[in-house]
Amino acid sequence: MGIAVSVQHVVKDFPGLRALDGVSLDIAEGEFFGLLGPNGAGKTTLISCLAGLARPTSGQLTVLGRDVQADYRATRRCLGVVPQELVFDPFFTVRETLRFQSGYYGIVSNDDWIDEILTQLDLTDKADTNMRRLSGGMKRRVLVAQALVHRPPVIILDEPTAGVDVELRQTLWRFIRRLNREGHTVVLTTHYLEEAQTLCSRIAMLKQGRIVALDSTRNLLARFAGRTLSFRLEEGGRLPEALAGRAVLNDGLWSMRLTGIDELEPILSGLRTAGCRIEDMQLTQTDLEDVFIGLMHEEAPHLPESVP
Ligand SMILES: Nc1ncnc2c1ncn2[C@@H]1O[C@H](COP(=O)(O)OP(=O)(O)OP(=O)(O)O)[C@@H](O)[C@H]1O
Repeated sequence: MGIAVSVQHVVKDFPGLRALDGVSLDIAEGEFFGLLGPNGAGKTTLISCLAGLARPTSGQLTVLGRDVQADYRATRRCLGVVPQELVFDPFFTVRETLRFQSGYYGIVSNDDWIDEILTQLDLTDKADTNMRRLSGGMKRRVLVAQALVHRPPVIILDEPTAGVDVELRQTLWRFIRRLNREGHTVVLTTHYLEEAQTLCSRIAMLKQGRIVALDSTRNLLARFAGRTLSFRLEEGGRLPEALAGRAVLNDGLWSMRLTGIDELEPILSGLRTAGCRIEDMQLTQTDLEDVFIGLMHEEAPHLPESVP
């Protein structure tokens, strides 16, 4: 497998702010890769540098072996970028928009593929509708369609499901998964961690412009493996001293991280002995959200460069 995307020591400065602080990562061809991080972490800046829309202050980015700066046109052809913002020419229909986009890549007769994309994204009955008459969710579908007209080997989606309904999310993921099975590399940023957990085989977590984790989804989950015990005590119940130190109270709900199930019984018996009665209780498995929260509260460790 070759390298689809390579980012080496990339720094991006804006006046008074370092948005990317030495980011290095490689994404293999055919991977479904997740780029996660809180608001302002630098995800969109990294995507803009990859798409050649922003020039890094230093460092190198390549797509399928080609330098993004030196070989701008060739790398743009390899990429299909679905941006976060909805920007369209309102005067054209959906089909016209997709035909123009094909023309931009020098593709003359693309109607079969355009029809296929429209079908896959449930847009067929909107093909002749003017862009300005579409709902926000429909416009987002067109944005995805636009990014795919030239069958790019590398697809980059910057929060494609922000604020869209469940139906579109499912339609979109069905299609993107199919393209990934067919060999397209997919890079996804999302705030929906369960989405990243289900779709991505490997994940980079960014914080303040630096990578704080870069590993397979499975390893990230294993690193924070364990369960969380949450419970609510009956009114007036006070947590015994021995347990209070390791529990967090949020809106009347106590939470404790357990490293193994054998920790459960001593906790319950501690509560019984202290005369606490449990009103409600839940035991949940670690998910990506726990990993994310855990990492965002940790100091950024120095990471070795990782190879996919
Ligand atoms: N053109 C710009 N000029 C100045 N600062 C910028 C510019 N673009 C982004 N920034 C800043 O760079 C930092 C990273 O922003 P970026 O949009 O890359 O974050 P993000 O991880 O994509 O966030 P979000 O999840 O909110 O989309 C932020 O502090 C942002 O304010």
